[in-house]
Amino acid sequence: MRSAGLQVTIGEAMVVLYPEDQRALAEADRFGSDVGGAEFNVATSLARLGLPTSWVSRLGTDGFGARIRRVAGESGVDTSAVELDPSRPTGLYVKETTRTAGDVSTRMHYHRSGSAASALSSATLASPAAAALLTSAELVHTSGITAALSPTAAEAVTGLRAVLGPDTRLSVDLNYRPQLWGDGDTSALTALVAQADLLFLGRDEAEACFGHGDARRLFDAHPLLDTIVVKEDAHRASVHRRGGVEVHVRCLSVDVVEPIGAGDAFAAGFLCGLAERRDDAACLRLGHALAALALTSAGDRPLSVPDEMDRERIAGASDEDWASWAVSPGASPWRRSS
Ligand SMILES: Nc1ncnc2c1ncn2[C@@H]1O[C@H](COP(=O)(O)OP(=O)(O)O)[C@@H](O)[C@H]1O
Ligand SMILES: O=C(O)C(=O)C[C@H](O)[C@H](O)COP(=O)(O)O
Repeated sequence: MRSAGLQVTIGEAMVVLYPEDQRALAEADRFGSDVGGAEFNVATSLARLGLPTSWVSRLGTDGFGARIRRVAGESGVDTSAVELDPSRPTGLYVKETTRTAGDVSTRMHYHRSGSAASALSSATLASPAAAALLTSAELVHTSGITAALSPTAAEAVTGLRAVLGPDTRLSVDLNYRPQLWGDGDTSALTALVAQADLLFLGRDEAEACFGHGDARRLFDAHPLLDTIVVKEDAHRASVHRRGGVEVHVRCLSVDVVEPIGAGDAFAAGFLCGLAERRDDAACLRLGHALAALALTSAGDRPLSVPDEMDRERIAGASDEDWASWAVSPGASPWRRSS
């Protein structure tokens, strides 16, 4: 396998709290805790998959910020371009999961306004450490969440293309969070998408954000885009290439514990496949496999990631094997003991 180039992600990380036993917040006395944030989740998964990965962001000098830096380091993520801000706190969010017959859904409660990461700006991206990464990266990944953090963060990511190297690809996960777009003006999100080479979106969020999730219309409206990855629903995802080639791969059968983080894990699996120069179907399979590992964890990130041998099995799975694979907590069907 050809060695992968540098992957860089840009965005906020927060500490996450979630009630033990998935109780409603009003009933919860005990909480589990993790670290999350869309682009941080992607960075830690990419690094654990063995790709050289850096994360660009801002953290408070509080204990939460120290914890996030520790988790980044343990995962193998380079934080040399993370700014520390003694005057602002590190963000926090709380997850509230509801189970009804056959369905699991989670509400997010954010405590992040005024956070250190919300002060992310063009100056953050222009610091010598960040500029060196952004000009040499093979791929830079960010999401609509970063564009929604504040006016300065929006300005930074809507000018992103100008600070990347000439061969650096820009990957954007739409991650449309209506909660974060108070006045409903999503022009910064549109400006970010307009710079992307590669766009990840969920069919439902694209319909809410653009009024449709039609790849051909998105290619027409965004001339730089060459690839759109559509998470259709809980059953299927597809890759659309400009020019009309489409590849579809069904999701794995998964015993879902908690859904938050599945999209980020999916993006990491897909990007790992791209970095390893795999074909579109293999990239989608890797995305589904990482998503399955996030879905079977109560935290936002997969508890484990497939090693290179497992990735070969996932990428090369026969349709019959793929259709028969089921993932539940602690059980990864592609891992053989022999
Ligand atoms: N019920 C499910 N069963 C199996 N895989 C799922 C399920 N729900 C989500 N996934 C996986 O997670 C990926 C992301 O799902 P999605 O709900 O779109 O996430 P997000 O809203 O976090 O972006 C899907 O493309 C798929 O790989
Ligand atoms: O919402 C935010 O701002 C966050 O960054 C918190 C979460 O870590 C991501 O939202 C997870 O995203 P999904 O993988 O799409 O479920």
